Amino acid sequence: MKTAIVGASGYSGEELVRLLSRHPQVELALVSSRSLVGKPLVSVMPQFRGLVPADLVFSDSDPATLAARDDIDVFFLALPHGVAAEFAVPLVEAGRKVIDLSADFRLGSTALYEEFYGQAHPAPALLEQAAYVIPEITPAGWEKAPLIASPGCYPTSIITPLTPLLRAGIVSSQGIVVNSMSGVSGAGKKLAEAYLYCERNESVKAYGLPKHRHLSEIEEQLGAAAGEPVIIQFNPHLAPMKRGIATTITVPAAKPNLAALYAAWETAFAGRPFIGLLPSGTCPDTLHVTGTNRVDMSAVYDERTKNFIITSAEDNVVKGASGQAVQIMNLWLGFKETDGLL
Ligand SMILES: NC(=O)C1=CN([C@@H]2O[C@H](COP(=O)(O)OP(=O)(O)OC[C@H]3O[C@@H](n4cnc5c(N)ncnc54)[C@H](OP(=O)(O)O)[C@@H]3O)[C@@H](O)[C@H]2O)C=CC1
Ligand SMILES: CC(=O)N[C@@H](CCC(=O)OP(=O)(O)O)C(=O)O
Repeated sequence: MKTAIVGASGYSGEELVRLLSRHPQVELALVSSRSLVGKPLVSVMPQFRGLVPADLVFSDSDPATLAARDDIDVFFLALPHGVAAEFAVPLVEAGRKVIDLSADFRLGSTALYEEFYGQAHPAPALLEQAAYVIPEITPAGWEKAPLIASPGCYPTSIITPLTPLLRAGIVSSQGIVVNSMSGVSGAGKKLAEAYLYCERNESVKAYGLPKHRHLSEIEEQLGAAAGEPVIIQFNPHLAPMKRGIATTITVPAAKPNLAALYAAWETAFAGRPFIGLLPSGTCPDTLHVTGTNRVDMSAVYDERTKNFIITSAEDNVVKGASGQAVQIMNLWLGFKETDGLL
């Protein structure tokens, strides 16, 4: 089974190289990048010497040329939103399986995309055929879709713990407040003053208030879980670390019973290899999930405020992006869920 990474020079593309080069079932057959075209992968990313063929060279990113590669079964798109759709359309038309890491196919309507991403949806017909998949949450049936939208980094850390609790009626669907802190790699590999070492080291700040674009995806998914519209307060922060997301969710209890909350998680996540349920009072730590495909979570109940406080941690580039995309591929193609991820 051959795979390709489109946009392999970026942070999530490079992480896909790491995961796919060690994967027991697939071969990494193509990596593309406009800026690195013609260069051997190992000359730019020497950490992969011996793991990928020495003659694997970055190819140009031309959608039509890539779509003509009928020897490749699965294409991972690690491209900016808007651009990803330009590749997805010809690839799906050519019958390739596509896993898109961008936001282009995550939302249920073009209107929502336009509202949050500030541009008309680039491929409305394909949006209708796409499936949004968090493997631990999404009901079976998604496997029939020709294109899978891999979720956003913040949304994974929020939707994963909350969905089973909303479905079980343990937490209220109203009055949810979420604070998240992200490592700087979440912003992608861009040259911008805001992301320079001297600007970010030893400093934390909120940004994107009050309407970060991930709200679209989070509220849509939580609304489906709750069976009614959900509006949350989402406060993202940039933290001085390369990777990791730490999320704290404050949510009014519908059933103020911590044991029932943990029971709902245990039922929903039984047998799932990438969920870490920590005991109440032990808050997840980004350092403990760095490089893993896990999302760790725990909860406490506050008698004073009648809120549950749920905390989660993940690696934004792994469970929040490339690891989750490989997990999706594994399930889609009938491999072991953990292949290449442990
Ligand atoms: N970083 C993260 O934590 C997460 C990222 N995502 C999403 O994944 C996608 C990739 O993110 P990330 O890896 O961080 O981004 P980067 O900015 O690090 O990388 C973007 C990649 O896209 C390529 N690219 C950029 N513009 C174009 C274009 N016009 N045509 C073709 N290729 C292009 C770049 O390569 P080159 O310029 O060499 O062609 C590069 O390989 C984004 O949609 C992002 O939102 C999702 C979850 C988490
Ligand atoms: C730290 C940081 O900047 N994080 C990014 C994460 C969003 C992202 O990757 O966005 P899409 O996947 O929705 O395109 C941000 O806040 O925009």
